[in-house]
Amino acid sequence: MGHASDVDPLTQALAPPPDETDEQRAERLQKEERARRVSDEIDEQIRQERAALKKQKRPIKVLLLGQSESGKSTTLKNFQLAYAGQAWAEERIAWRTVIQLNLIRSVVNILDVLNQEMTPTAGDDSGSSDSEDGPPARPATASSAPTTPLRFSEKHRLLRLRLAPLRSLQGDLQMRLGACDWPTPKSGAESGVESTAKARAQDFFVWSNAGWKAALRPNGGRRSLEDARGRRRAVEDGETAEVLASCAEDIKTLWADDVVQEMLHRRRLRLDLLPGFFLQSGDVDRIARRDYTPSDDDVVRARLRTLGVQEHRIHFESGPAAGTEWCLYDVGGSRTQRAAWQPYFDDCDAIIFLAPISCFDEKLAEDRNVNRLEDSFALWKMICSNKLLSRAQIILFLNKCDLLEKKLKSGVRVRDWVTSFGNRKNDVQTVAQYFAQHFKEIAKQNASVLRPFRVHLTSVIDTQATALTLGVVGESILRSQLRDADLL
Ligand SMILES: Nc1nc2c(ncn2[C@@H]2O[C@H](COP(=O)(O)OP(=O)(O)OP(=O)(O)O)[C@@H](O)[C@H]2O)c(=O)[nH]1
Ligand SMILES: [Mg+2]
Repeated sequence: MGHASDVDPLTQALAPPPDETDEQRAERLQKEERARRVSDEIDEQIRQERAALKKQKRPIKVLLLGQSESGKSTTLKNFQLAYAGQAWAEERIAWRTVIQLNLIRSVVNILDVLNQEMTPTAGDDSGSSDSEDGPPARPATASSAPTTPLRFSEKHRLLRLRLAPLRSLQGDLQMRLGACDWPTPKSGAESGVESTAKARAQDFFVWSNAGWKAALRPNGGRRSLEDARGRRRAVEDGETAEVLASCAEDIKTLWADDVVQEMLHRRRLRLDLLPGFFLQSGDVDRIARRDYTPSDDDVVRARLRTLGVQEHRIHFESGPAAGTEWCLYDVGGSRTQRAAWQPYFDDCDAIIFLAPISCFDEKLAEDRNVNRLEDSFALWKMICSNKLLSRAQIILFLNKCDLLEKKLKSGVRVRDWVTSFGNRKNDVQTVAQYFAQHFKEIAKQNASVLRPFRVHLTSVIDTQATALTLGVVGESILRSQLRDADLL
């Protein structure tokens, strides 16, 4: 016989009564089983809640996808402007050099064409050249442009001469940004003159890891005005501002000149529809000031091509998502860049897909055999059908509606480029709805999972309207995020 201290009181309490009948035993076992199930369920619930909380703590991951020049980086800028005001304010000055460069590139592009026109070579028919494709072309009526020689004068010769310093300034600024020139486009469908002018007018890029923003902030990165590099930067900024200020009147004269406008018209070069166009009224006076500081609008209109994948963390300061942290990935959209997207699909919560719908009559800069709208459709299909993205919410921005309107008003007819459009009304509403329907069909036929079709008509350079859209989008992403985490 053992001592009392040898008996575990808990075991004693839980032990069945010594005189338990078979019936009582069965009932007891049943009760114990029920209790165990309840306990397991509580454990599982606690585990899930912990996982959900943990999940909620990790940033919400959003990928911005779409072809090059679709407006991904501009959408990101809108997120920063609306929800991360302080970081945006600190970054704004770094865009000054990019904007100055955008302006200078437009002017140099005009000077290039002017040079060719004023010094025609044998067999050069460029005075009335008329390419059949490519980014922003004049309406079809331009093909009947007169072939009378353009009347250049001493004024044009002087303008070329006085604006020549902008060429070397362009090179300097590109070097300072660590920029590379745009690679030669595939296919020779266009004449040399035309394609060179358009490709040059298009853009340049910096590597995403170049740290250019830090480098261009007066006190950015590890540099300060005190160190040698900082001082050199300040001198260079001063020289740039000086050259631009001294060229401002000539730039305005060049752009306002009727012969120059006629020349661009005959070339079917619509610089005003190209990204990074800063020759609108008031632009030159503002940007060429010695103390120029970019406005919010300037920054969203600036063009700097993205290379690689850039991660931007935004701690939402306001709105329905206030207090949450978001990780926005801005990717390069040109064809050679797209392979870099895939590794980010795995744990992505949402995708904002940008399709520029003004581009129905344009070709990809990197492959001039491919229509830009067709390319957007193909990309959209690839995204909708990707199984890795089956957890992700997908939101479609049919972007550049302002440019679509401008283009349609200037006489470009959708049916000339998209035959299935037929005799529908050639206005923004009808065209946007038609394209939206096509995206919807693609999503329906190719979706890897059933998900609602969420579409917004946008012009993301309009920061006020875009802030409203982002509010709606943000709330929807957040809700589905919490729903996934079972917190709603
Ligand atoms: N008018 C107009 N311009 C736009 C719109 N969206 C973007 N842009 C301009 O188009 C240019 C290209 O936009 P980005 O945001 O740089 O394009 P992206 O998709 O990031 O391009 P990549 O970096 O090459 O992949 C910029 O100069 C923008 O200001 C729009 O809705 N309307
Ligand atoms: Mg970009």
